Amino acid sequence: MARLFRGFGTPYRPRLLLGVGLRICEMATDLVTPWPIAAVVDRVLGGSGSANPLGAALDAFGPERSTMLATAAGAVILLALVSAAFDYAGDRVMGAVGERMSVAIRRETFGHLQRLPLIYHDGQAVGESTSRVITDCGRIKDSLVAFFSVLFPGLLSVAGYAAALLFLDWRFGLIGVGCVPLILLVGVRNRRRGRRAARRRREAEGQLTGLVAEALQGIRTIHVFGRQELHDRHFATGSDGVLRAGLEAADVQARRVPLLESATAVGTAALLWVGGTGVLRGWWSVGHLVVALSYLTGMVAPLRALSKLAGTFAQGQASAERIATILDEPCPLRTPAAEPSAGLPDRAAGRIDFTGVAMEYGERPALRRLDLTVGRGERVALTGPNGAGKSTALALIAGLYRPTRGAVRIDGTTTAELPDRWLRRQVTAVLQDTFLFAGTLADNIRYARPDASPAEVRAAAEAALVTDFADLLPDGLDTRLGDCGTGLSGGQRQRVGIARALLADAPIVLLDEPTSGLDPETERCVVAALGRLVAGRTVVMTTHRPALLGIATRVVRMSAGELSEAADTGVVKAVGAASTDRR
Ligand SMILES: Nc1ncnc2c1ncn2[C@@H]1O[C@H](COP(=O)(O)OP(=O)(O)OP(=O)(O)O)[C@@H](O)[C@H]1O
Repeated sequence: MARLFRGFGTPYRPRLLLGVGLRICEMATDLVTPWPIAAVVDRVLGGSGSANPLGAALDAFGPERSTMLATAAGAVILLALVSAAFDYAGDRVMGAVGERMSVAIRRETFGHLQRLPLIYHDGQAVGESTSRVITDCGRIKDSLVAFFSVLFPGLLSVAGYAAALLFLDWRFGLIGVGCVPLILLVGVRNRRRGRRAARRRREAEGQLTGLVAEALQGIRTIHVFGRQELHDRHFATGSDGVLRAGLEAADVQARRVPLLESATAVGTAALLWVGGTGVLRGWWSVGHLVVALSYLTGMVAPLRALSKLAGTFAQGQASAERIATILDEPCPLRTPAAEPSAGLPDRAAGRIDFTGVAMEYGERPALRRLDLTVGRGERVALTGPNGAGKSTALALIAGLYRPTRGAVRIDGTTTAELPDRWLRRQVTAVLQDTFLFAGTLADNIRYARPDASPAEVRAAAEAALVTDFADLLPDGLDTRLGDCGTGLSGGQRQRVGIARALLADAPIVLLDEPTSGLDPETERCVVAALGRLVAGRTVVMTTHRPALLGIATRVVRMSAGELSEAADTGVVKAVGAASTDRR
């Protein structure tokens, strides 16, 4: 938490100083507030003229008791208004710093998260990551706002009132200062337990969000199989975890308040006893005792408020730990070396070499040893059984994963050495399921190149045969799609994906089963669109569909993570040591 404060708080230092200044002004006003009451008690009701810092001011309108009473009442109102104004301004400044810092933390977390390598995301549930960005950052925000609006002013008040009590009389001061460790002890005693409960609660909540996200992503499957009750049960188990942790946190919180009340009562009783004795012995006036009691109340009030916020801080701490696990993940895209592309041509020639490539997802081998060369302008189809490693080979060309052994080279340079931005401009892909975002059809095509003109978007849409169906819609390419691009058929989505890839205009095109699941008529249409995409580019595709194999110039069969000796679909193989064939 302290690390997040330091890192994200630096830009707000001037505002924080302003906030501190406003809080000190408020504190000073609050310290003066009990003195008009003391004047009424001593001078108006008691008739004595004990020392009072506001004495001269209260006498200004006349020495009569009724006038002094009215002046004191007016002074109380005035001081309350001034204190409220400083309180408002201080809250605005400090609260705003908390809000701004939490927005910066959330933006940084989201930005970092979406740049983390795919291997990280493979091991994370989408709902769990969502929960960190939304809920954990929200909890950190609550803590930051509470820190700046309650904790900091509270501590300032404690220090201010304790100093004022000491100044008033050392005996009052000792009683006041003696209360602080007593009250803090109550907070510290339960701190560790509170933190542990908060940590468990956040983990349980994160898992619950993961369950909801997974169920909603698979809602069609749930409906098809009618398995709502199964997911109800999973959810109930997850909810029980949240409940258990929540009950523990509530118990920790509930214990704090009575202990705190007792500590406060001890302090007040001591002050009353010592103060009353002092008044009876003539050490000080009743007005002074009133002021001292008012200072003591002012001193313990923020401590009580703070102890009630202990739960908020414990949750903020637990959330900060969860956010730190994201921010601490090394992100290759953010290393300076990832950016410059000096010395590289604007457009790659398009030759691809796999040399002794092995790839493991964690412990699981996906590629054992792949040696393959794809020449510039070649169109190679990878075929083979499920799990042979075809999609993994494509992902390595795109630089989405790093090989565990060996190297993938583009025009002779390994993908590990190529700057990510440069690589993105050289490689584009059409996947089995084209993911579309909420927005218009045109927005989704332009996703490949945000600076493309409307004419370029239209040209790509025409070449990919998107206009065949889009022009029949009332808004054409400006037709809005729902969340995740709902509203299009499978074939239509693939054609939008092809238009996107056309607009990207990369020299290397990857096709990962782009026609699987399409009916023959739709497939013909998508293959026709793909024919325009692949022209003049280096293409590596995975497919079993004869229609798509028809646009390949070479077919390579893979099995168990390496090239296989067997020929596929009658197409022959060879190319050096690799078992491949030219058509
Ligand atoms: N993200 C991943 N995390 C863990 N293992 C993975 C991941 N992706 C693939 N694998 C594993 O790697 C192996 C190769 O998978 P890959 O998807 O490359 O095969 P494929 O030949 O494309 O299969 P298919 O024809 O079924 O698409 C499989 O055993 C698979 O379980």
